[in-house]
Amino acid sequence: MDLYKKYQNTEILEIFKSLLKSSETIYKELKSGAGLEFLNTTNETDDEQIGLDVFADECFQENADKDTNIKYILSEERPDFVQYGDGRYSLTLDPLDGSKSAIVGIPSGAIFGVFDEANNISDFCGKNIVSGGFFVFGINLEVYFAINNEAYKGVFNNENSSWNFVSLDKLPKYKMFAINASNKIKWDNWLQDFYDDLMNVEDENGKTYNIRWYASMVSEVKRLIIQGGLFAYPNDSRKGYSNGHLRLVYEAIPMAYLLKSIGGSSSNGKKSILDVDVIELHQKTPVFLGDKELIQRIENLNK
Ligand SMILES: O=P(O)(O)OC[C@H]1O[C@](O)(COP(=O)(O)O)[C@@H](O)[C@@H]1O
Ligand SMILES: [Mg+2]
Repeated sequence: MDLYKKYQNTEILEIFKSLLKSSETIYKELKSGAGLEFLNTTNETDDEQIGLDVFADECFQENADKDTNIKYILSEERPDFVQYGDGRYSLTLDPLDGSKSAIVGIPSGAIFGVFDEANNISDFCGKNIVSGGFFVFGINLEVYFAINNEAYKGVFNNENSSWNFVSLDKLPKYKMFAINASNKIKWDNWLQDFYDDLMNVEDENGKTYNIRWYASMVSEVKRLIIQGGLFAYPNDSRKGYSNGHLRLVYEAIPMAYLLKSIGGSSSNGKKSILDVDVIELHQKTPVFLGDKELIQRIENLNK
């Protein structure tokens, strides 16, 4: 598919091309084995940083500033947002998602969102997102994303340094559940019951749900897109986890937007992630992504 032709002369395409360029540089750096050591620094939400977190953040920001007329760039790794240009679009970034898993060789990646006419923090919400998705730095360099509610996958071809894009299929149905079940006794009761149900109640073929957890949201959501099921990072009773761990603007909203565009759904446990009010830049939220019926069941149970 000729994605460049389809979106030719659009600002969104310019932004997307700058993201592609950055991803190629970051992937190369990761493959060289560089940046996989802890730095003794933390970001705004107190996550320990590795060298590649900082490298990725700088790379995305430099290219977006140089190659586009982007208005604001918001990053999980930075305290504030800075005005770069005066275009109509702004960019949000989780420059390196799954960094701690990258250290042990699990595919990491980057999550991005493009927002239209966003001028205040509250404008970086589900209503204003026009493109969102994620890169995966795995065996190949890949991107899964949606523009104007149409979803695509791109794979980078190393031989000729070019990207090949195809449309994404609708979310398949499969009994797979990605959740860090080591926190189970700290979850709300309704979630513990829901989990037990998925694990123990057999369908007519004797099948129950299967668990996956890579501790890398991009890998988890890639699996979700290919195989179906559910991804969850809920709130729990650990100190600092009353709203889970994932960030609303940098991680949850772009993923929710992409899932919706392939027929899936999202929730914070009560309502769609795309309807949650954005109050703070680094706001956290419980996240449930995937099959529409499962998301509906979650919202019904969590009353
Ligand atoms: O170690 P935990 O608590 O299971 O958390 C893993 C989650 O944290 C994340 O790594 C997000 O944090 P980063 O953006 O700092 O990498 C997700 O990719 C993953 O789903
Ligand atoms: Mg992340």
